[in-house]
This record gives sequence, structure tokens and C-alpha cells, in this order.
Amino acid sequence: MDHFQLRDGVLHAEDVPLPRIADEVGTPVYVYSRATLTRHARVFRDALGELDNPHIAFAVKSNPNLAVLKVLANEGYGADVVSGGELTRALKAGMKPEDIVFSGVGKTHAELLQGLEAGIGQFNIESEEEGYELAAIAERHGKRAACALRVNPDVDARTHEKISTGKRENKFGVPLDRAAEIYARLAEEDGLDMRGVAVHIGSQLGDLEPLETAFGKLGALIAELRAQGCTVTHADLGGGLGVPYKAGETLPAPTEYGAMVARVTKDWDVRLMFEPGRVIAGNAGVLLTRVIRSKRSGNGPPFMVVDAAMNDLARPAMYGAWHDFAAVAPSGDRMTAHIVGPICETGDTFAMDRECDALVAGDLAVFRTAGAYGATMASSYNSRGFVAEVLVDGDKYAVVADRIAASAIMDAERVPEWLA
Ligand SMILES: Cc1ncc(COP(=O)(O)O)c(C=O)c1O
Ligand SMILES: N[C@@H](CCCC[NH3+])C(=O)O
Repeated sequence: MDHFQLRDGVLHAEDVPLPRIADEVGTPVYVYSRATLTRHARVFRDALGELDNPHIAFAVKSNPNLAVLKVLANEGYGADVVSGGELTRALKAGMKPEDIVFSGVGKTHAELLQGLEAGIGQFNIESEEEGYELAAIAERHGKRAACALRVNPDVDARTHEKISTGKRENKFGVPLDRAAEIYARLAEEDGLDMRGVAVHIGSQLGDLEPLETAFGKLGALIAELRAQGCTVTHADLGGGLGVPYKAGETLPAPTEYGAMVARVTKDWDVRLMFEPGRVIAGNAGVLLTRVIRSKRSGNGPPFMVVDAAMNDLARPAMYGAWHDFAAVAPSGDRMTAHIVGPICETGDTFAMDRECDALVAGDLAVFRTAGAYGATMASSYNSRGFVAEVLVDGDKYAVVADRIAASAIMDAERVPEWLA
């Protein structure tokens, strides 16, 4: 069920009319639905119902807002983090250290130490070099780090090239054909408790087949490791499940994913771990914006300039991504427009030749499916400041991230005296 629905002709987030949020908080603003987050968390967990006690770690990178993390912590979710900053957030939101997985190719010395001191559940080691560095830090501090080795299965995930992570030429993980020897060597380290393997082939996957291929390869690796005497008790299958961005688009349902996983892993005898991000948060948020003005463009459709821009929602500019765009109070009339932001780059374009609700200056509209990889990828380009975020729960809402004004960012800058 969609918690962003028209009621009496006005788009609501749960029971809150969006114009109320626009008036009270201003635009642009991200609006999240707690009910959707909770529902998605439960749907995903239920889809894994055939498995024995799966560990689900929300990919914090997809939406690191503390309130969003708290909603998921309340649902028993752990966290998949990729930086010291994300680790700090996950802990602050109440996630248990043992439920936190630390991924990423470039964990620094300080971040490895931070993870060890926090007592996190698992490091997903992405290279032999990282393994030795972690082992040395752990030994020096009298600790033992629980680890999985992330492998690169060389599988084409059939998604956008910039978010594909499982091809040999991508920077992630260790090559599959070297994984067994690296695992065995790292297992010799006193500072490491090599307990598992991990894989994540990419994001916004619309097809289960590449995932199944990658999981099949991981299963063969587990068998090979055990045959050579290594212990494997955990397997982390990453995230990646895609979500519909266009009305009417169909993607594999979590239940189909869960059934495939159960089938492929039935003889693995490990605890399975998952790192979903987008499938939990994507459709739990919209970016609420106001039309600044429409500008005629020769004989073509008008440019509809909205007050959100590529610095607030980078996905269209970065990946050519589609976000459905709809009026908050649709009149029923339609128009075709180029939907653009105010930033001084042609790339600041949300959509060209988009057929959409007819809108005029001052009207409110939303970009849908903006709950994942939205606010978290914002910048302050063109000195526009950082966009605000709101969480709705029934008929109430809270500002869960203040708008950061360009002036506040400027306060952190200095002109050295020697320039005077
Ligand atoms: C290691 C890792 N885990 C989990 C995720 C979450 O992916 P998604 O949001 O597609 O579920 C990502 C991002 O692609 C990732 O790099
Ligand atoms: N930022 C990407 C997803 C990246 C996934 C990172 N592992 C997007 O918006 O689609």
C-alpha cells in the first residue's frame, strides 16, 4: 500500500497533507513515511521467512538519517556501514554493535580501529592487504576481528555501469579465483576470525538471474573452502534488489528473491546475512518541491523550473535516472515540460519532454521514490545549502534534518589574514 496518496485532491504523506509541510518547513524538503519504512522492513524480513534466523543489515548509505535508522533499529535491523561516519550514526540510532557490518574498499586505519573498539559484528574485508592491516591493529589492541571475505564473482548485474560492483574490472572484493587462497592465509592471522564470505554485485537490480549466478559461485567457494579445511559459518549476500521508479514498472518481488535465495543456499549450512538499502527506503520518501516558474523555450515544451535541483537529488543528473513527478494538488490537466532545477548546469535536468500534471508558478509537486540515495547524496553546489528532511508518522511529522543554510556553510570558511 502506498502511503503517499491523494485525499480530497491533495497529496498526503500518511495523514499529513504535503502543503502543510511545505508551508511550515519550506521547500525543497524530503518527506519520509514511517509506515512505509516499517512495512518494507517487514515485507523483506517475511520474504526471507524460509531461512533460519537471517541477519538483516540496512545499507546506511541509502538513507543515513538518524530517525530513519531508528525506525529500522526498532524493527530489529542491523546496519551495513561503509565509513566511520556511518558507523557512528548506526550506533547513535541504537543499532547493536554486533549487528553492524563494515564494508568498503577503503577503510582507513582509524576506521578499522573504530570498528574494533565499537565491537562490531563483522568486517567485510575487500582485499588481502586490508586483512593484514586489520589483523595487525586487532593484535596490537588485544582483539580478534570477526571477518568475511568479500569476493568479486565477475558477474554482470545488468544495471547502470556506475552502480555495478561485481565485474572483474570493478574495484570491489577479491577475485573469485584467488579467494580460497587469500581466505586460507588470512585465517592464519591471530587477529582475525575468518568466519564467512560476502558478495554484492550492484544496485537497482531488475533481474534475479545475475544474483543467482553470483550466489551459485559463492556456494561453490564455500564448498572449496571447507574442503581445504577452512571454517565458514556466515555468508553475506549483500543488497541490490531494485524498486519501481516508474508507475506500472514491475521488478522482482522480495518474495521471489527470498524463494531464490532459499533454493540456492539450502545446503550451505551458514547464517545468511543481507544488506538491503533501496528496497527498504526508496519508495518510503518523496522530494517535495515548488515550481518557481515556467519559461517558454522556442517552439518546444516549456522549461518548468522547480526549487529542487541536482544538488538536492543527484540521481537524474548522475545516472540519467527517472523519478516520477506529480502535482500535489492535480487539476486533472496535463502538460509536457522539461523539468529543471535552478543550478547553472545543463545537467541540472530532472526530465526532458516529460508528460506531467499541469503546473504553474507556486504549485507544489513531488519527485517520487526519493527515499534512497536522495538527501544523502546532496551537496551545497551553487551555495544552495543542504535540503531538509521530515519524517511523517500518522497525522504527525517531525523535521528530522534541519535545512542547512548556505550562510551556515560559509561560517565554516575562513579568509586568511595574509590575503587581506
Ligand atoms: C556493499 C553494499 N551493500 C549493500 C548495498 C545496498 O544496495 P541497495 O541499496 O541496492 O540494496 C550497497 C550499494 O549498492 C553496497 O555497496
Ligand atoms: N547512488 C546509487 C546507488 C549506489 C549504490 C552504492 N553501493 C543510486 O542512486 O542509484
